[in-house]
Amino acid sequence: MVILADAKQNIQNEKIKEEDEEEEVKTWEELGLDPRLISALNKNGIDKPTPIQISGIPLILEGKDVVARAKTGSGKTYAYLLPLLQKLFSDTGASKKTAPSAMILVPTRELCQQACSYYISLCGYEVLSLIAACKVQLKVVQVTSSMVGKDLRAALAGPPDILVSTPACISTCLQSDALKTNSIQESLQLLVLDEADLLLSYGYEDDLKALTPHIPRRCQCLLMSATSSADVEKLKKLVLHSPVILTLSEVGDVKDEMIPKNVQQFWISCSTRDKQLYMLSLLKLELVQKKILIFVNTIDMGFRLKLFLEQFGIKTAVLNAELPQNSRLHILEEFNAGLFDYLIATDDSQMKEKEKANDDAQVTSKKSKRHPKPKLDSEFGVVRGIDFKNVYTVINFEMPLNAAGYVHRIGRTGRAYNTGASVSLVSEDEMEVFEEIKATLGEEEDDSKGSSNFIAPFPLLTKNAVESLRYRAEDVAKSVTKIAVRESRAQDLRNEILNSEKLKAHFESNPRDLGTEFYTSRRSIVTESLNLYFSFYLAEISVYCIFVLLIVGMFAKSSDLLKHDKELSRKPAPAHLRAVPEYLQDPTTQEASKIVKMARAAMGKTPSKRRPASKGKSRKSKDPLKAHSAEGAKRFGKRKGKEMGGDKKKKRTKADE
Ligand SMILES: Nc1ncnc2c1ncn2[C@@H]1O[C@H](COP(=O)(O)OP(=O)(O)OP(=O)(O)O)[C@@H](O)[C@H]1O
Repeated sequence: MVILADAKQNIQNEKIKEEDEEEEVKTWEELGLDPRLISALNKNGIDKPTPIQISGIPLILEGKDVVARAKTGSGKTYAYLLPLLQKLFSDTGASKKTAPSAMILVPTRELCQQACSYYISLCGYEVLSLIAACKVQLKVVQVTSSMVGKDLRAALAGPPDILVSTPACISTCLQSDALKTNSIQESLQLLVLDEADLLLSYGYEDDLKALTPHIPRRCQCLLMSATSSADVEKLKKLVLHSPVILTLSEVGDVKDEMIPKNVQQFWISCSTRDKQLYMLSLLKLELVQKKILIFVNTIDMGFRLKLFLEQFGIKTAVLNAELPQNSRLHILEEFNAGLFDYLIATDDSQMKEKEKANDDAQVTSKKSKRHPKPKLDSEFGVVRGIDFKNVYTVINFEMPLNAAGYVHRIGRTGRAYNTGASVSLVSEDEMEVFEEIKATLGEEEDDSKGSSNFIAPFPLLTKNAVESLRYRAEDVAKSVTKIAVRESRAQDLRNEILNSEKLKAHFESNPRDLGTEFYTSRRSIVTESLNLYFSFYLAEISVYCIFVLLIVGMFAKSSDLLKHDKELSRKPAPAHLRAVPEYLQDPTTQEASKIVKMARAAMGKTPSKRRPASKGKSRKSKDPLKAHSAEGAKRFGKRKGKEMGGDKKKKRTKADE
């Protein structure tokens, strides 16, 4: 049993991993990974481990408690999931379990879904040979707080081998006895706290404190995080025993680089009023590459921006906490699949504070009692940890509240071997937080050091180009009234609820509640309709494949119903606003735009996993943001485009305390 006092004692004894020399071990084999897992990884096109995987996997396989801190997109999920699976493969299953062998706790439902899909994508390939070779039958279940008692009990019956959930849901399961405390003590071998820097800020402290007394002393605990914070320290003391601390940084850095090297950061200074104008200029003049993820701080701002852009023929979807969960996951899936290019996301961490203030105000307002606001999902979260696929550009239309928020937002691009860019629109009011962000990143003005922490002024947009669009932008902005925003938000919600209903209709023969996360992706819908709860057994796989084909067919027909970037404006977009006429175009920006298009076309040939350039040269020459400056004054980014896990990259791990 782990109690707080023990944890405090242990923390003094914790071991620290120091690896200043270049890491020798580079292949999956050398990390001691099971050949069947290696083969599954290779089939997924993942042939080399990343630095955090190189350092973390052997330690986890040895049975050590590990605290791992590494940049966003650095591959932390596989760093814990692969050794976890390997341990469960070799678990002979001689003893009869009464609770899950492993628990993965994450802050949001979206991350529950993601952790399960990582498992599926990994095991989907290899499950047949795994079963054939070693009779592995791993059952993975995700449960969240929205599930009612009987569903929770059904999901936990068995019991599953791996349980993916939020701390709040585990707490509910403990209270309702769906999870028995003595069973946890008997069965739990591995506990993972993923996105640990967020767990406490999402208000899960009490839930975790309710769980820790029941974690057996022998249970191996892993804590994964992108940033270090007081919250991570607190969790470490609460849950881990003598952990090894891994902090990944790169050789030669004066300070840890928090932003991946393959992401270029830019900023534009503009007034709050001009933000829509600048946004229009970036998108309409095609100065940023798709796919594009745009962050705003409130749902209303998301819809305001959507309506504004719509008038210029730019279609977007708005991902936010008030949408039904089915829709949210479907939006993520469609965006990841490349079905639309522009996604506006409300940053949940900013939302929580603002909406809470609004909700408090509602209590006293009679008017708002008559029109209560839709309930926001407290387990919603897309900014942190979600693996958006192939997002090239992240735009901060509104700045986050702090530097940690910035790091997580920018981390949605430049994931794995991809390159990316970010553009922050910074108003006078946001200068303070912008300065704080720069200070936290340890921005290095000296370009020659190639620091990825440097945020450069955006080089491709001239004043003339912006001013030429001002009249049109201001005219349209005026037409997007508060009422229009409110109506479009309500309309979108109605559409999405209807979508959810239509999804339900497809599966009405299914006895289970379609509101749960099992129905939220094509793959999971199929899984649930077979009542598998992510169990993979030989006989079921073939049926699974047939169902996938059927469901894909059904979705193809209903694809229009399920479109998330539908126009919401009452007035259709006027034809004359769709294109920028020749006389409004600024030649310098036009030139920049051409280069961006050329670069995109070149990159389009290698859409998903771009391998690191062997010498870094060719990518740089293709990169318009490095090669071109609209103002002609400065060249940015002498970085060599080193990429995560690239051959040339040196790394070290060091103590973080
Ligand atoms: N060894 C590898 N080679 C290539 N791609 C990888 C490798 N490991 C992971 N990836 C891919 O990198 C992407 C990012 O991985 P992951 O989501 O684990 O990052 P993360 O460190 O958890 O990021 P965050 O802190 O934002 O949650 C995923 O698409 C994953 O499939």
